[in-house]
Amino acid sequence: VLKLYQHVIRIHDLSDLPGPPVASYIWGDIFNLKKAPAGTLWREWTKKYGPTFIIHEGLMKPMLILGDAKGATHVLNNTSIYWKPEIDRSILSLWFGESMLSAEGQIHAERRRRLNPAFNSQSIKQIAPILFDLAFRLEANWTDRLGSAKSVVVDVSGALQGYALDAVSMTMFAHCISTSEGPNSVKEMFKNLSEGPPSEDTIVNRLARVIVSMYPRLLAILPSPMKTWATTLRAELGKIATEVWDVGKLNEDVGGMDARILEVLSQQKKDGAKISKDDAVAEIVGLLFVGSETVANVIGEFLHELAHHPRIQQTLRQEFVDFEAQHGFPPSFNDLMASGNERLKYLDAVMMESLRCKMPVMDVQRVPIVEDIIPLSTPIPGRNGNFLRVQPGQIISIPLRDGINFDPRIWGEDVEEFRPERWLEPGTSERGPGLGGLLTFGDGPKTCIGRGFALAEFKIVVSTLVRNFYIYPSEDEPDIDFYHLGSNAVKPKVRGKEKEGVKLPLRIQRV
Ligand code: HEM
Repeated sequence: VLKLYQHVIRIHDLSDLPGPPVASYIWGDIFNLKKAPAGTLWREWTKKYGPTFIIHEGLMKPMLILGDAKGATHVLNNTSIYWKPEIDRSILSLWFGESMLSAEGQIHAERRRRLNPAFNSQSIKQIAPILFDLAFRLEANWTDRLGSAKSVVVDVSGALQGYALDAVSMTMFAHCISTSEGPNSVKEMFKNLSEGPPSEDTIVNRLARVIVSMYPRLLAILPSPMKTWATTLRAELGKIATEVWDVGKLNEDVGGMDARILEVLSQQKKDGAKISKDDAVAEIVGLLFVGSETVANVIGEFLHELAHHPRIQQTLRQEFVDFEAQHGFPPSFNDLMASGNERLKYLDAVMMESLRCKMPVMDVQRVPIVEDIIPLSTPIPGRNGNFLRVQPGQIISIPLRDGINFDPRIWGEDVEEFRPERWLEPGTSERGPGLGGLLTFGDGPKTCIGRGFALAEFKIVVSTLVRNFYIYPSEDEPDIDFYHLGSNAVKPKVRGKEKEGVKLPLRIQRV
């Protein structure tokens, strides 16, 4: 009864906000939104209703879409008022165990403080040789695939997913995941979790989702393939962590790999902090998950964009050629990462434009735990004042991919165009909150801890691949759509072959 009462109050409170007519009184708009490729429905709604509007979850539960930059910054920075929704926290702790990803308040701050040293700039510099080795391995693999052929089609998405998983596992806990094989292997469990179960859109599945979103605690009781995969994954990673953690292999030579997470946690344990192996495993699984999906997808989509924009591809390649002609060697880690680097400024520009347009996370969600007033930069039509009052429990979605990063008020009328040159024009960095005016890495105390790591991976992989390969669309499968899948990441599927799952075929040819 209490839930129903809160439900009605929230509908009443926000009922005058603009928004699309609800698609179904039972299922709301969420199921349609999930089915629509990125760049379609969400952007259409923003164009029609402005940055702040209402859509509905199942049983008419209102969801506030907050694409207003000032409002989003307020929500993301006030972590004592705004928490992740209970359903998200339940899923995260069920999948990974109690980690930084599912924690709030003091516990979150404490867990984050523990992990910070593994992601500072010295750590990233220390692990950079491993990232280069992995990029060279990818290059060698593509060269093998080419054999004596002039060009060949490769699934870029699968290759990058493998790269990104190894990048986190080999640098953070000294283990190479891509060599694990078999139906219960770590690699397989990750693939299952990130793509989700085959999407059967049945009434039973929809009903289960609506009920679970109202009563997240049911998740612990109800059977689900995601839960089984996550349990297997935790058990497998537990075995690996035991080897390095309990058996004390941290200081041994681990085949050119590093164990930054295990090192920083075990050091803190020695200094008296209460950290168990299970804590370490939970942090590792969570990091592997959020740290690999995101990077693999943003680089994959960027290569897809290069395939369709030969001019951008050639300009970027020429920058590397000029660099090498001037220095006699390709860019090192320091060259790639130097800020304001005049000699590699187009690389910086394509990276920022990819982070703007190819954002792999659709949205971040929060719920106020007490009543609050959100300040807005753009007033809502028909309402007085530049603010919005929200009740405790109101789901707020901050749309990143198709929201703030695509707002013409911030980015100008050519916002839909992939145009790296906009980053070479003056004033870009003053456009809004976050890195370069983007909310791609979030904002506030929960902003992405792996941002530096992700930027290093992007530059290392892109410089290695673009220097060595021409990239073209695949003539047989030219149309790729990007969908918001089970794990909240945006992933590619071939148009007309969606049932074949995540795939990004591109043609490569040796330079
Ligand atoms: C292009 C790549 C990436 C993007 C776009 C991205 C995006 C984000 C965003 C938007 C958030 C904030 C979520 C929220 O506020 O609810 C976040 C948090 C996080 N990211 Fe990333 N991320 C990327 C790469 C990485 C990498 C490489 C790692 C680690 C190896 C990582 C680890 C994390 C962690 C642990 C959090 C949670 C931080 C916290 O709760 O304090 N991410 N990321």
